[in-house]
This record gives sequence, structure tokens and C-alpha cells, in this order.
Amino acid sequence: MNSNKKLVLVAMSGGVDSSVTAALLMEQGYEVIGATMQIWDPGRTEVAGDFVGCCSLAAVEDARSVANKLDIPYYVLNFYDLFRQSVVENFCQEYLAGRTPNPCVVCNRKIKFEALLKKALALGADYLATGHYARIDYDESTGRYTVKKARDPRKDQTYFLYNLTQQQLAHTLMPLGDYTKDEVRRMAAERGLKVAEKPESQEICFVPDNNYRNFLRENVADNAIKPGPFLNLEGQEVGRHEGIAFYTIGQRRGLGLAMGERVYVVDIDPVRNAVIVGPEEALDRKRLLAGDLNFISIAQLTGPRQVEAQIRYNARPAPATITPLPGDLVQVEFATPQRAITPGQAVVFYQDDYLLGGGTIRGQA
Ligand SMILES: Nc1ncnc2c1ncn2[C@@H]1O[C@H](COP(=O)(O)OP(=O)(O)OP(=O)(O)O)[C@@H](O)[C@H]1O
Repeated sequence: MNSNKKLVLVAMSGGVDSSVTAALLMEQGYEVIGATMQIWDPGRTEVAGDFVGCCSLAAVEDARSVANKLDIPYYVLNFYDLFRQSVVENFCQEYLAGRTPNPCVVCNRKIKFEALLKKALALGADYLATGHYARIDYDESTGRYTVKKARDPRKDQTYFLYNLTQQQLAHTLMPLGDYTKDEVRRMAAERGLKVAEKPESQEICFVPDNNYRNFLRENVADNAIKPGPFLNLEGQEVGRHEGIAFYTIGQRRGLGLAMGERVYVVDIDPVRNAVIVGPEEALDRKRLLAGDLNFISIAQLTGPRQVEAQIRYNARPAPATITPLPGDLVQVEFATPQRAITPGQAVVFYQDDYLLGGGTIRGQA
């Protein structure tokens, strides 16, 4: 072991991104160890033998083979209980409460950059590295770590990283932010890593087939999901729904309503156990309230600020003014209406390419 080298633990999911992360950091002169977190029961993530999640047995085999090829120490860490308690439970509870959760945000906050980072530091590492597409820098003038959007806009993952603290950023490396996905695949092939052509992982790693409704049916108590009324904008009952957990704002398909016009879920009212439906225009709102805030390039929000705000992973950031409110809340007012503002999702703020911070959408306002 060369004691002058900085030690980094690379979070290896068995995919191409984290494999190339490990290879690049070695080439940059770090001493690298690899680790895969087992976060979900492998039996549940194997569907007919296909790869469907980052914690399946195949993922561990792939990560181990990359670690062997790179000749680095490799560990498999058991995070089942913590993952179930902090990510899966929260995911189910949020749906039951009529919100649409964002498990990757919770996983980053509670698992990857908290529990795994702690483990890395306890093992003597200076850094944790991941294959996220984002650019972490240190701004001498403000004395703060910053997070900048990735060079490849199609792969940018900064939306999921708004919760990182300065302390976490000080110990985190994300070397892929300057590369496109194609370049990363090419680098993997050039280095003889057999994961070079591996397909992208699925949207939510613990939900097979992306079917979250089936997942809820299997993972919450039978009596937790109760049928209730579909209400129109006038408050009249226009049908029955199967349980508010099965709906999300903006949803049109699968409502089973024949109303003579296209209707969408425009709101969910957990108090009345009701799903409110209305025409497409009713989805457009200009304002929202967010809580559970974290800021990155500034220490806190002290007054109104012009930003670009993004209301879901696939949405385009849109010009908005954010204003702090008492109770650690922020009001976000968009220049133009946004479609389907959804409680439970993250709203993330950017200035130029920099991640200013973000929070959890509490409601439309
Ligand atoms: N089970 C896991 N164990 C260790 N690290 C993980 C695990 N799942 C994800 N990560 C880390 O988090 C990063 C981002 O996760 P995400 O699920 O977005 O990965 P991905 O885009 O599928 O990347 P990859 O190609 O590396 O699988 C990964 O690049 C990896 O560093």
C-alpha cells in the first residue's frame, strides 16, 4: 500500500458507469477499493433470470469481475435492513399518503451519501466515489463545494443530488461528469471491461417491471389501501377509485372513468380519501410550496432569487422566483404555468449550470 495515495471507495453497482469510475480513479493515481451494497432481496429483483436491478446477484458478479480485472479489493456490504427501513418504507408511506415519492433522492440521502460514506470513512478512505453524472467542484471565493450539471445533458443526474451537504461533498468524487455516456462506454470497452455494453438499469431499482402498484399490493398491509371516490372539480362523485396510493397527479390512463371528455388526476385529497379529476388545463399551476430544503452553492436563502426550477426528473428547468417563507419553506413562482406539480417530488433549483439546492414539493399554491 502506497501511503501517499489517497484512498477512495468506489460504490460499484455492476454497471458501466461505476466500473469506469473505478478505472478512471486508479488511472488518476488514487488507491481504489470497490464495494457493492446489497439493498434488496435478490430473490425479488430477479425476474425470469433477467437483470432488473442494481442489487441482483448478477450485479454483484459483474462488479466483482470488474474489481478482479482492475485488481482492486472488493466488498459486498449488506444494507438490506437500512434500505428497507429508510427507502422502501418511506416509498410505501408516501404513496399511502397520496404523494408521489422519489426513492432515489432518499437513497442518496440516507444510504449512499450517509451510511455508505460513513462506512468508507470508517474503512480509512478519504473519499467515496460514484458513477453519477454530475460535476463537484470547490469554489474558493465562497468556500463552498458546488455541484454543476453534467456535460452530457441526457445523463445529467444533479436533480437527485440536491440534498448533499457540504460535509458529504467534501468526501465525494464523481469523475464521470465531464464525459458523455458514449465516451464512458467506449472507455469501458478500451479497458476490456465486460460491462461496456450493459443496458441502463431500470427506473426504480427495487420495483420489478416498474410496476409500483403491484409492488405496493405486495408490500403494504391489505387494509392500508382503501377504495374511495373520484370527485370532479365541483366536488361531485363521478366514480370509485381503488385507493389513492395507485394514482399520481397528471395521470390519465387506468382511471376507468367514462366522462365524455379526457380527464386527468389533478389532485389527491388524503383527508377525504379522494382522487380529484379534471380537464388537462386544470393541471397547470404557477406556484408551489416546498419544504425539507437544502442549499448547495449558497448557505441559505435569505431573500427572493431568480432561478430555473425543475419539478421532476424529466421536466425541463423553467424560470421561477423562489422566496423564503417562515417555517423553513420556500414559495416557487414560475414565469409560466407548469404541468402536474406533484407533492412528494423534488423541486430543484439551478443558477446557470449550478445546482443551487432544492426541496420536497409540499403542494400547489
Ligand atoms: N447497489 C449498489 N452498490 C454500490 N453502489 C451503487 C449501487 N447502486 C448504485 N450505486 C452507485 O450509485 C451510482 C448511481 O446509481 P444509478 O442507479 O443512477 O446508477 P446507474 O446509472 O445504473 O450506474 P451504473 O452504470 O454504475 O449502474 C452508481 O454509478 C454507483 O456508483
